[in-house]
Amino acid sequence: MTTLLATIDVELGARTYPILVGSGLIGDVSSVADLPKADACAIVTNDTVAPLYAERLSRTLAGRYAHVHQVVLPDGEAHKDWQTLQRVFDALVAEHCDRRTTIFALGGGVVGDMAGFAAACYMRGVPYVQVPTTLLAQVDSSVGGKTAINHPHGKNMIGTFNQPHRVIADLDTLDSLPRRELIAGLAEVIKYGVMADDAFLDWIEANLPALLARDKPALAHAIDRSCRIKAALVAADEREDGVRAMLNLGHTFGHAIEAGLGYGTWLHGEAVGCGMVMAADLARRLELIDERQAARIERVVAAAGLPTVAPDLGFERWIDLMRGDKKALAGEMRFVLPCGPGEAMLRSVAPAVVAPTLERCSSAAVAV
Ligand SMILES: NC(=O)c1ccc[n+]([C@@H]2O[C@H](COP(=O)([O-])OP(=O)(O)OC[C@H]3O[C@@H](n4cnc5c(N)ncnc54)[C@H](O)[C@@H]3O)[C@@H](O)[C@H]2O)c1
Ligand SMILES: O=C(O)C(=O)C[C@@H](O)[C@H](O)[C@H](O)COP(=O)(O)O
Ligand SMILES: [Zn+2]
Repeated sequence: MTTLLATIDVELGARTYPILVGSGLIGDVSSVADLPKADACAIVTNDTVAPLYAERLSRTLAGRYAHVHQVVLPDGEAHKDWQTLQRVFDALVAEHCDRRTTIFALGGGVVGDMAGFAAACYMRGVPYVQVPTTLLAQVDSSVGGKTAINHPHGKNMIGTFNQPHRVIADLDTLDSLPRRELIAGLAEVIKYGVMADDAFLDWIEANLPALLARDKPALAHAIDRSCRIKAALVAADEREDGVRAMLNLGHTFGHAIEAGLGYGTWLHGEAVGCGMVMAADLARRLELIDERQAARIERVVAAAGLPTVAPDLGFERWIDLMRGDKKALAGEMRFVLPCGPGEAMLRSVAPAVVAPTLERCSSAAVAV
């Protein structure tokens, strides 16, 4: 049975698109009925998600497209690279996909970021639809049009802004998600509370047991509120010239952890969770927030089951990686820091100022 719980528009003028949130959506042809007309589509997915959901989506798409192709990539953050992207192009060319072929990104954020990037490049651009199957992808990565692959020295270094035609977030797919991945998704949910909505952070803290137990109404509310916050920021600042940067709370530290340990060692959400604790510590030292607020952020991150102490990358390596972050300007590191309940700001910080936070929040004893 299909239940459409919410439709949230990302308002971008002629490129406005809906985020559909509900149950049974990938098995229902009405989810895709009014997409641009085309003869063919291609599901881009990975070898974990394909056996779970590709056939169901394929059958649905067969009601709309004469040809439904599948491109199955190797799973993992370590494969968010040129070589794997090339496999998408090779498959599209081999299947004679034309300029109208619509790509369906079926999977988590890794598949979504790569398929969206491929859609921007193939024949200089084909339409694509995000079909996110992780909590993290449903609350964050499928929305807003950031697409990319990683560079060994920096996350998401090579990519485009390319908005999807639609996001189809089917809650049922979360039933099969490993618990570690569910927890990683909660990091980005907590992020929205910290940087944009203090009442939502209260709600998250109170509802963590329900979210961890995959209670559907709780998950639906978390996805709905997260997507509404993100959609508003993207509509206001699509290409991150201003307020959109607040979505990067915890990410300067987090991306350094991911690249520093090697992609896939820590999950993106784990690194962001720990990165938010580090951002809170730095903000407290800079007197942007008080002790109580910093402790509250750490408490919620810990209660979700996310790490709060980072591995010790070594001071020089931390600084080198964080200077390479996309927000850095003229070699100056910039961090998104909490600066009040439900508020955040972008701040340049010198290496000597961040040193005590690295000292307090990282440890050689952290298992990787
Ligand atoms: N574009 C953006 O705005 C944006 C935002 C946040 C994160 N990201 C990117 O997203 C990526 C992280 O995304 P993620 O956390 O979804 O990781 P992921 O894509 O690696 O998926 C996590 C794991 O869960 C598996 N999986 C996916 N759906 C499943 C399901 N329903 N059942 C069982 N297993 C399933 C995947 O195969 C994978 O092993 C990172 O690369 C990050 O940089 C992008
Ligand atoms: O959509 C955004 O804007 C975000 O910053 C969302 C982040 O959660 C996400 O991890 C994004 O991919 C990070 O962007 P980047 O520009 O720092 O690579
Ligand atoms: Zn993120």
